Amino acid sequence: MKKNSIIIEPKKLAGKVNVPPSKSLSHRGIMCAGLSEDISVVDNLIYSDDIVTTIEAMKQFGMQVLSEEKVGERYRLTLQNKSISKLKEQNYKMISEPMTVHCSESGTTIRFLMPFFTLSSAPMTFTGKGRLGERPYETFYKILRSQNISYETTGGFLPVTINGTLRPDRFQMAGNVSSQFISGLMLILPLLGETSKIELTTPLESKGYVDLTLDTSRQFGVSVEMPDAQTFVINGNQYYKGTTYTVEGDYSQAAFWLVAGSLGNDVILEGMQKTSLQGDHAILEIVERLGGKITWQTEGVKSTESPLATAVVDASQCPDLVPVLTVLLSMGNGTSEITNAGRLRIKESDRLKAICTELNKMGGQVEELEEGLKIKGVQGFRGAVVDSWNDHRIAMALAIAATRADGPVEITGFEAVKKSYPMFWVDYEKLGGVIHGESDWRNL
Ligand SMILES: O=C(O)C1=C[C@@H](OP(=O)(O)O)[C@@H](O)[C@H](O)C1
Ligand SMILES: C=C(OP(=O)(O)O)C(=O)O
Repeated sequence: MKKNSIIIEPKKLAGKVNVPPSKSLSHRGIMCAGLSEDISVVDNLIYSDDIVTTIEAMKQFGMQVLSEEKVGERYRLTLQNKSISKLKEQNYKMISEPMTVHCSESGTTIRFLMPFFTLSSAPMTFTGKGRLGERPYETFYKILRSQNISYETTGGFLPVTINGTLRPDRFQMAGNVSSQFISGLMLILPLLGETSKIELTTPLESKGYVDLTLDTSRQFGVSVEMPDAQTFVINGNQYYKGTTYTVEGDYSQAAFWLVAGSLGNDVILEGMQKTSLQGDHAILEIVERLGGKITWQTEGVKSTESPLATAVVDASQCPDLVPVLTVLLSMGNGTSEITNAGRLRIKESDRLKAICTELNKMGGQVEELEEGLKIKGVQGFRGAVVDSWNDHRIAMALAIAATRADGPVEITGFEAVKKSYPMFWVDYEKLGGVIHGESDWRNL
């Protein structure tokens, strides 16, 4: 057994799990609070690597953490950014000293915050780890070039140093590369002195994430107009008002446990809202479309085992579901397909290649297509040694598949779950999962 691996024994799970707060909404709540000169409270946070990365970066941007309270396993932060009040008199230059912003492996942090930190009169350097250095930034660089803002990289994509000040503008950007650039601009532009427009040159994918950005900033008193589906009008001179923002449960994480339910595990999910703007809420509809059964009880939501049919699932609006959907569709009674999933290749791993390779080691019958996957149903999985590709969603998807394996599943790179769900293995054990190995999976 390798040092950085765990072994999962074949075993059905049963019990209740308190689903972590939405990572996407946590990022947004912290950022909006950190754009406000008022005091705000952001409640129901967990300290996953990505969220810690955003908190630290926002502190560099001037956000103060006035207090931190631990409520059970969750954190409540009281936040403020007094320097926002000086933005106008400083001619929209927040920062005057060179800085390096460490974005770790978080695409959301780097892509949202690049526009924030471009309100500066000094060079701003962005670094990252793992695959962050290979993920695309061209959508934002194009904007920098159009505003004559210089940027420089030493070879690869990161680190990059940006030198110049972002101005209100008519921004033309692709809607199908990453919605994160659109969201980042949408959050910062209301603080500038004039109206801006974002015009999408291609249809918007991951639209649910832009809706989350609009909804969160609206809760902080900021408005964005949408005259049509391709255009956002963002008035300047707006003001983020202080508020109390409680992060709702994460449908991207809930999806792992809901799929576990459809695979015959008896899991009740606590902490989920029945209606949600999260794009990955689509998991409920997908499970039902396959013939699965979802029930809302007073204790929480539950998905129960039933014979599963096949489906064609368009992933353009819910890319993060794909790894675990591949596990779900593998239990269908025929061939299913995931389409419009090309952007999966530019996440924490090439997720199409990663899930196809690893699930097939467990007896899956997954075929990699250029923009998606073809998945033949199988009766169950085999025990095997598999790898996370340093990708949290691959590690968690394989762990759910392990509940239907006929032998032990060894997962190397299991610690990748820290990025979004550090207590995933603890929850898995609480549900009766049997994990062993030399590594300390309980303290990530
Ligand atoms: O805005 C967000 O919170 C996110 C947007 C999505 O990225 P893309 O828009 O790049 O698909 C998603 O995959 C990511 O996990 C989180
Ligand atoms: C792609 C993800 O996150 P990010 O883009 O923020 O790194 C994810 O959580 O699956």
